[in-house]
Amino acid sequence: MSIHSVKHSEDQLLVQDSYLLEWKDIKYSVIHKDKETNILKGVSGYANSGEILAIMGTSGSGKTSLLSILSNRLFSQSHVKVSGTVTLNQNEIHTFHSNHYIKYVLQENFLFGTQTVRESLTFACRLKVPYLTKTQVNERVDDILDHLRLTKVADNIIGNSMRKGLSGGEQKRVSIGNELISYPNVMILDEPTSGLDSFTSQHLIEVLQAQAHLGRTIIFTIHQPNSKMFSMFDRFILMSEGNFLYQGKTSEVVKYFSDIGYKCPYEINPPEYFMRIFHIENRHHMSEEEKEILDICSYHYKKTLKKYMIPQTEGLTEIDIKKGLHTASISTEFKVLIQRSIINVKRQPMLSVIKIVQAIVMSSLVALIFNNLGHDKKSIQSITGALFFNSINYIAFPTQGEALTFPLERPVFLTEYKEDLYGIIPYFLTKVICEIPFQIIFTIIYSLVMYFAIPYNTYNASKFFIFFGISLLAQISGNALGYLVGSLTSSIQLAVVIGPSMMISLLAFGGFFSNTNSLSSAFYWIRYISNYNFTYRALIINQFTDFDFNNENDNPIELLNFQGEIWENVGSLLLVTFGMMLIAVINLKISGEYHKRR
Ligand SMILES: Nc1ncnc2c1ncn2[C@@H]1O[C@H](COP(=O)(O)OP(=O)(O)OP(=O)(O)O)[C@@H](O)[C@H]1O
Repeated sequence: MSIHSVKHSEDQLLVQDSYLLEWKDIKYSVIHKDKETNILKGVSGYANSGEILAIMGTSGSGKTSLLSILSNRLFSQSHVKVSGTVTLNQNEIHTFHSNHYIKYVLQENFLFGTQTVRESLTFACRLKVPYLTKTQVNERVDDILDHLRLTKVADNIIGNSMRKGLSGGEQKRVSIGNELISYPNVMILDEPTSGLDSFTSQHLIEVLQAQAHLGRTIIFTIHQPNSKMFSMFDRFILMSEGNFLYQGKTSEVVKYFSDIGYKCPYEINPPEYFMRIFHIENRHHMSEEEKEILDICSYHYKKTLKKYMIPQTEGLTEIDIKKGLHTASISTEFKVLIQRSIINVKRQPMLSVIKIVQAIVMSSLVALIFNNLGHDKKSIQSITGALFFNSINYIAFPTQGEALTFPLERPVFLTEYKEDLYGIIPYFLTKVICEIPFQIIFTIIYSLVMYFAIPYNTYNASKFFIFFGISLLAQISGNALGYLVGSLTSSIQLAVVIGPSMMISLLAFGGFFSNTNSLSSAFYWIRYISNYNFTYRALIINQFTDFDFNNENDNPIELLNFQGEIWENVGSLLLVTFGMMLIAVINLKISGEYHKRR
């Protein structure tokens, strides 16, 4: 299809330049226990501007692997070997910022479920095309909404497992829109129609065809297109067992296979026919007939088809290999991420209500269990218990909350990080900062309901404010522990195991259950990393200095062996909190970088 046939020639999404994505002799193998399995066996091909190239093949034939290599997302590592060359307009894609030109849309939609379609596109636009003004961003978002036929649902919530939102087809178009927003020249999509019904799939292919007609190169994998969809592909590749069996015009594929002895019956949809004859259940146990079919087709592909695969290399646009990525400034990243977090909180009011109710219930419970305590021995014992109970409340709830929610957010983070949308530090700090208002509200409720009911030390006002400060810091440390657990685990199931195990270990050395001097020396070091320990110590010292004991021998500071000053324990709590956050950031960085190379 010629670019000149585009309806709106003034269209901003129109690609004026000519791009050729070409790959030569791509081999990909996986090494497992010293055994090397060849996934791609030296495939070559190309995709032109203004065309749809559809790749079809049996399951496990290597389609996704090929797309990952074409989009510069799969490299040689210790357990995988990749060789061959991929070029865009004759420049190797490793040698310049190719993701400036080539965008990849994953099979799954990793979208932030509480955003609307418009907000999601605006978020992507502000980070991917940071030089645009606010008006230009809005115009571009409207443009994409229009092109992807999403205008009607522009202000609808995307939705997630907790809240129903867009349909599968609409979500897929939002994922495409998030990539299209930077007006790439090449778009590679892994099974964009997966999970969609035939009508929705066709609608999606029409949307992609419109992009191809604007001059974009569109490459995707697909399983079983219907005949209407099949006729919309300009070029077609058929794969089996890591080899190509056909590459060429879609309009010629039926004749080609007919000529070599595989005539597609009139009443059968060609893609269905190809999948039937090339369907191999088990690569290691092919029947003689299956082997023969593959051998014949491979022979004809290499001898006849392959030699006609000569891409047109004249008139290609020169790639500016010095051109860097348009990355947003750190301040823009912060701004955009904080705005998204605020929207996220606003759209889930029940979560905020639950947190506040939790604070009221837990503080009332403590106030009811331990109230009107005096200064005698029994009361002092109860106060030490109440303070430990406070430490647990302050730390355990945020830990559990973050450890369970972070794995849910993790896939979106990994996908956005892979796209270089933002750095780890703005992402992480945004999470920490956006939790602080809740922690302040929680601490105010908790302290006001409970402090004077017990009552804790009322020697002077500073006691209350020190208690407040320690409580707030303890909650931040609880969150830090939650981030640490969440950064270590990729699933809620794992978080449920790791989180409590870590919490219990730190709690055991919290200083309440046993005098720390009497604990087993092999695990003694745990008290130096226990946020419970430093919180409890600081709270006890604050409570029982300047306390009017009936009997000086009842002083828990002596009994629990809690020497030192408050500030020393608060300082240690700060250090431990910072250390946990640092480990979480390092874990995230490692996971993010690993994910980038997959
Ligand atoms: N990093 C890897 N480690 C182990 N095996 C791998 C790796 N990458 C790919 N494979 C294997 O290579 C084969 C091809 O995988 P790929 O995902 O490319 O196939 P596909 O054609 O996209 O399959 P499907 O249509 O089922 O998604 C599969 O058997 C897969 O298990």
